[in-house]
Amino acid sequence: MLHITMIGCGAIGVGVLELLEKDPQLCVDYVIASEGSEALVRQRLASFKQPPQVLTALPADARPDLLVECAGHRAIEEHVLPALERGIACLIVSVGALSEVGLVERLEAAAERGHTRIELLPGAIGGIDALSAAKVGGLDSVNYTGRKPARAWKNTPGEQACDLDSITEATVIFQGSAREAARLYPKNANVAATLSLAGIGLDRTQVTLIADPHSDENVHHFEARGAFGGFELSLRGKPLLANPKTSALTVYSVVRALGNHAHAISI
Ligand SMILES: NC(=O)C1=CN([C@@H]2O[C@H](COP(=O)(O)OP(=O)(O)OC[C@H]3O[C@@H](n4cnc5c(N)ncnc54)[C@H](O)[C@@H]3O)[C@@H](O)[C@H]2O)C=CC1
Ligand SMILES: O=C([O-])CC(=O)C(=O)O
Repeated sequence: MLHITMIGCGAIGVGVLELLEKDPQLCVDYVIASEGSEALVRQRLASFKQPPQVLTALPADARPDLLVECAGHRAIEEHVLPALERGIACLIVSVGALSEVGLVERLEAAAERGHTRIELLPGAIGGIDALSAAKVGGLDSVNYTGRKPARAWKNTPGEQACDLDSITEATVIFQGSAREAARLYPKNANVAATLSLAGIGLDRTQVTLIADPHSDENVHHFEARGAFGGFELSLRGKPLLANPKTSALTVYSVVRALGNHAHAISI
């Protein structure tokens, strides 16, 4: 059995825990919540048969097989870097955080010192295997468009780009590099950052973000060209009820990755 610690227990975390209840090879022993939210998280987990222990930091003597981050950018600094130093392998879902200058290098250095590894999860997007394989032969361009329901852009700079409550047609709210997208839209730019890290980097990956009042889906579309040829992928993700910014596929991506660590065959 694989012993897991989960950082964050919001829309993704709860969805993952629900699915993991069915897998006897995976056990989440600890959930690390942010300071002051422990009671709320325990309440969220009240209906679970064997709820994990809710803490605000990993105990000094805990040695989980894996730590999975489902929390947000701050949690990378707070929990992932120290865990790597302690030799704990980490899976990261808030990949957009890695657009902060120097963070990739710090994660690499911490993992090397701890003799362990970091895995960046594909989350809401697919085709990362093909894109990073294509990179080996050389990529010329990667263009990404993220289209979400207007409400998914609430509390983002999208509110300054248009009136999200009254637009009647799909409206471009951002065009630029993936680096700029990740800076301005940290909670919505994980896909752009993931594509960049697998492909041609944050400065050369071109991003368009669209608020669509007629859509109920988070649509991720990208086109890649290079020595391998070309491919494009369109993924129409259903948002999670608990958080419309997040696609349900992200939950399944975490469950798949954890299963791949525990099961005899990984795919
Ligand atoms: N790679 C991808 O494709 C995707 C990545 N994400 C990222 O996943 C993260 C979580 O998403 P959701 O579950 O939808 O968000 P959410 O807001 O529903 O839940 C996040 C939970 O983490 C907790 N949290 C925040 N900072 C923390 C910290 N430092 N330590 C412990 N707990 C902390 C919050 O209190 C909250 O309960 C977000 O950062 C989001 O950007 C989301 C969707 C797709
Ligand atoms: O669709 C999602 O779940 C999240 C998303 O767009 C992103 O963070 O890039």
